Amino acid sequence: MPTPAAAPGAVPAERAAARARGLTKAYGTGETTVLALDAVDVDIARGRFTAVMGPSGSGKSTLMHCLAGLDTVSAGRVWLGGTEITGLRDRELTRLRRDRVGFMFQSFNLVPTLDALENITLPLDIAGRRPDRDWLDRVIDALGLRDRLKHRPAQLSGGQQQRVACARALASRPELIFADEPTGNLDSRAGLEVLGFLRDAVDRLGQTVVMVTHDPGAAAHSDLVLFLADGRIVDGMEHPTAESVLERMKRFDAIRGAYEGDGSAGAAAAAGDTARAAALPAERDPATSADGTGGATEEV
Ligand SMILES: Nc1ncnc2c1ncn2[C@@H]1O[C@H](COP(=O)(O)OP(=O)(O)OP(=O)(O)O)[C@@H](O)[C@H]1O
Repeated sequence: MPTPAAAPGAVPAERAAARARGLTKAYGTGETTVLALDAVDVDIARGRFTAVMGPSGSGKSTLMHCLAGLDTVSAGRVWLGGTEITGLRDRELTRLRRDRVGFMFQSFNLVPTLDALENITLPLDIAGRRPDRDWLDRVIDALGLRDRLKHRPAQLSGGQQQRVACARALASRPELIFADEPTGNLDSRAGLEVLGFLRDAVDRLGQTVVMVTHDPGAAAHSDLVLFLADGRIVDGMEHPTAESVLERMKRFDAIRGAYEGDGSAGAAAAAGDTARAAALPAERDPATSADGTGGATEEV
């Protein structure tokens, strides 16, 4: 049983699809050190849709990368299911990721020379695994891709490409799907569709999804929103709505404004970011993020 002081969303270890204790990540050394994650304790409950939100630079992508074993940690421990991944060798980590984790990124990362079906089964092919045909059929039908399987990415709309990326993430029936701004490159309708599919993946297919987003409307599709600020999980919200998430995000903006002086360019930009995110649920311009990274993680 979680104690009152437990982290938001805390669950017993056996119900956690991923878990971290004291997770700390520092980039750089000496004066240029950035503490991206500051002793984070987090539990990702199995069979739930968890959203991770927070101001630009708060550590959302870093948290996702460390939980997924895409990045090393500076201190602390991380588990995927019952397996501790901190301390695993590269090869073991690669195999574990390949077998047990699905990924969706803002840029769809499809291979242009392969058709949709080949893209969907690519991770399985690389792993030398045979797809479970029944499962694959369910995923393809759930995502409405049946009549697009022979199309190459260039012959698909952005929304269809993201649906292919979603099917690829689901194809191996992973224990956990990590989605980093999966609607970031889509118009609002296509974005809503993808969020609906992620929701269905949890409700109908029993999957576990963790999604990093800037968009309160997107976070409203989740079961639990974890709020990050300055590398720490500072709050959690069950049964979120776009309005309640937006209100919570505004409080970050207010705090930031107080630190930087009311009416400062930083405060105005931060408030503008959130307001814009709420107004345009699925359209996020990477150029508007304060550090200019736009949460883009294509390089991983
Ligand atoms: N490879 C890196 N080298 C140095 N600093 C980094 C690196 N990656 C991230 N950081 C820094 O770590 C902090 C957290 O970054 P992170 O990308 O996790 O934040 P985020 O909340 O995902 O931001 P955004 O919403 O803008 O995508 C930021 O200060 C960022 O500049």
